[in-house]
Amino acid sequence: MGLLDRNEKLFYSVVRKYVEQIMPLVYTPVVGLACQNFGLIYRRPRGIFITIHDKGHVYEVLKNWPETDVRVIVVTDGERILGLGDQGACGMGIPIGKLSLYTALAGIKPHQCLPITIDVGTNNESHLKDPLYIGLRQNRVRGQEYDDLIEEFMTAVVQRFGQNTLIQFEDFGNSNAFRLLEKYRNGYCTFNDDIQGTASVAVAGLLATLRRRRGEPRHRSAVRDGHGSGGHPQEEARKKIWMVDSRGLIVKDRPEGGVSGDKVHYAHEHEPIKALADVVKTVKPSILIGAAAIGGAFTTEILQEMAKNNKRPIIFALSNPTSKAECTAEQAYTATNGTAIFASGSPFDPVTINGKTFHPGQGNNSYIFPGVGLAAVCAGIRTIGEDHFLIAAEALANLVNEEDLQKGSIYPPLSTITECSVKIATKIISYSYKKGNVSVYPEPKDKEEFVRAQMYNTNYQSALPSIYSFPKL
Ligand SMILES: O=C([O-])CC(=O)C(=O)O
Ligand SMILES: [Mg+2]
Repeated sequence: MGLLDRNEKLFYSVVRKYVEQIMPLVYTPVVGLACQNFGLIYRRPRGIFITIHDKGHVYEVLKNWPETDVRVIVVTDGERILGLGDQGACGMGIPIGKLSLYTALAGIKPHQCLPITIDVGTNNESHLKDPLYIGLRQNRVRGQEYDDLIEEFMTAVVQRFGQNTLIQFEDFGNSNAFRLLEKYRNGYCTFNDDIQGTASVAVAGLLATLRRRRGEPRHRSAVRDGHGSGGHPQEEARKKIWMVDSRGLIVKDRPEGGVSGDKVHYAHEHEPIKALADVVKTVKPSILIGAAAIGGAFTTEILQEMAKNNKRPIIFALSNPTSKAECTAEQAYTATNGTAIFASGSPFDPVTINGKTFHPGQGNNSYIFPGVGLAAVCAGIRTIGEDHFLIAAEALANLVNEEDLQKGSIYPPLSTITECSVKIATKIISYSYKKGNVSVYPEPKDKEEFVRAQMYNTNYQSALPSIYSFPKL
């Protein structure tokens, strides 16, 4: 961050050039640690903090931001920072990290990015007691007062920066995240990265996996083919998905606590089962996806059971940071004797068993949101829907080549992630022009060239004296 303060362009140039080495620092897992210690390591302000006491003045607060051409906002209220829970105002590390990736991985210009934290208090006792805590020392405000603040924020953003400003919701608590997405998705250019971005990267991984398991041609899209074609009506598809939450398997008439929200669509006629290991034994799934931030939830017993029931068990340990991963890459490959197709939200090093080296893919929404945002900014997309995330997933899956699959990875290499963003953005833009859901006209002929022309250029190496030449890390 010191380098970013001193020389912005060099910072982004370094991140882009050394994505694999630097991404774990500005992003998961180190960003999680940075949030937990944010008060201690805080040097210079970055982004805007809006507190519950700013109610009635949110527009004025936004007016204080010196840049007028803001195109992407990442906003958090700090309630669910990665899998680390409530970090209050210290959650600011996340919008800062996400927006660094927007610039490094999708070429959104730094001055067009604005990190925002909405501080309504925290229920994290250790932060509240910490003399270095940077946020409001009070418990979280909820209910009408909270909703009013968010509503005022959304309106103020549009008033200040325009209707096309992308507002990305990040790391809100579950109940607010789903509610706010429903409330704003059709009226604003907005999406929830944890719900939609993460789903998209998981779908991309599954599409690539299908190719690997069945040797199908590259362009086949299982999810899309099922859509509306009558092959797999939604009900049939839902029956194949079994979900487990903190109270166990999601079943109809569950005695303990029932089933809330969207989970009802996945409630099966089945007797309740409490433990995940028993669910895996009974249901015998071919794919196991973890996204509940319970580190180590995929035990050796569970992984072995997956291997017993499947030639190629698919294991996604998506929770972040590394300490919250459901299992490590090594555990997944070891317990399944190298048969697992494994991906994780946070990075893991390659693993060698019996002389064979496996390269786990990073199933993280960072493969998706930069490209989606780039499309939104370039074409002035009005609203962002599930269709955009499905297109992003398909585009990403199609970028996985045979070599990646052979190495055990179901995502393209991190070193190509900027190219992935360009391809995803191009696909989304083409689709959006067809739907007329854009505000930039005339329609560009060559969409990819149109995207590339708008991207921030970090390549000033030729103008640099040789002391700036990049060493091999
Ligand atoms: O930040 C990440 O690495 C992915 C993400 O959105 C989360 O875990 O909340
Ligand atoms: Mg997140």
